[in-house]
Amino acid sequence: MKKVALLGPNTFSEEATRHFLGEEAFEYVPFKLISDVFMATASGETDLSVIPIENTLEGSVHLHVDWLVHEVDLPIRAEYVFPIDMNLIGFPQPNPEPDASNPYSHIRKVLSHHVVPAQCSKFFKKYLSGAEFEAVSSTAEGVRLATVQNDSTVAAIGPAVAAASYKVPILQKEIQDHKDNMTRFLLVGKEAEELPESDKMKTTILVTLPEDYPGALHQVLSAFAWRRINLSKIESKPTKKKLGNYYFYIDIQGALDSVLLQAAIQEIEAIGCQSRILGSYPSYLFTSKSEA
Ligand SMILES: O=C(O)C(=O)Cc1ccccc1
Repeated sequence: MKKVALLGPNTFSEEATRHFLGEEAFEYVPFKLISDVFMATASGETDLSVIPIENTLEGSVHLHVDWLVHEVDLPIRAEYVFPIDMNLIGFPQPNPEPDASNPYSHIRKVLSHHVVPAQCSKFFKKYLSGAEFEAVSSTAEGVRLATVQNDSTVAAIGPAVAAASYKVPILQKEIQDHKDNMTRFLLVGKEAEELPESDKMKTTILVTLPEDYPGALHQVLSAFAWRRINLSKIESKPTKKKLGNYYFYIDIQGALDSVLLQAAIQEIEAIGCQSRILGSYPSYLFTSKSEA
C-alpha cells in the first residue's frame, strides 16, 4: 500500500486528501511539521506528500513554495482544490458576563496555522481584537493544544473534524471572510502516480531570466501568448543567491507534452532563460462531499 505523508491528524490537509484519494488505496502518515511532510517523501519513508500551497484569500504559502523549490526535488503529481471552512473552537466562558456585542470577549489567545488570520480577518477585527494570535504547526495542533490547556481564554481556529476528535465545542462555524475559501494542495512524489482522468492538466515551470537582457520577461510572456497558452499564475520569487535576483514561478494550463508548450519552452531557453519543470499533472476541483 502506498504511503502518503501529510500534516495531521485531523487537519484540512487530511480532509482534502481523504476526499480526493479515498480511504482504501493509501496509508496516511501524519506529521506535525511541514518540513517532516516534505522530508518523509524526499527520504523514501513515504511515496507521496500533500502540501497546502495556495489559498484564495491569502495567495501562496511562501514557506511551502520555498521548500518545494529549494529544499527537495519532488515532482508535482496532482493538484487538489478544496473548500475550507474555518471554525472558532474552544470552551465558552464559564460564567458569561453579559456582553451582547461580543460573546468571545473572554478569549485572550488564539492558536492556529499561520495562514489562518488572513482568511478570517473580519472575524478577528470584530470579535478577537483583545486576543493575541499564536502560530502553531497546523490548525489541528492548535485545537489539540487549546484542549489540553483546558482554559476558556485559549481558543483555536480549525476544522470541525478536529473539534469532534478532541471533544471541544465549536463556538462559531464558518468564520472565514468569504464563503468560497478554497485551498490548493499539491500531491508530490518521486514516482509517477496512476490517478483518475481529469479534463484539466497543468504544468508548473520555474524560469530564471538572463541578466542584462532588457525586455526578457516580455519575451517570455509573449512566447506563451502568441501560442495562445494560458498562464494561471506568475509570481516572482527571490533566487536566494544574490539580492535582486529573482525567478518566476509560472503555472500553465495544459500538459507539458503539448507541441505548443514544448516550442514555447525552447523559445525562452533560446533567449538565455533557464527553466526547470516542477511537474505536469492533473488538476482536480472539489465538486461535492459525496464524491470521495
Ligand atoms: O493546518 C492544517 O489543517 C493544514 O492542513 C494546513 C492548512 C491550514 C489552513 C488552511 C489550509 C491548510
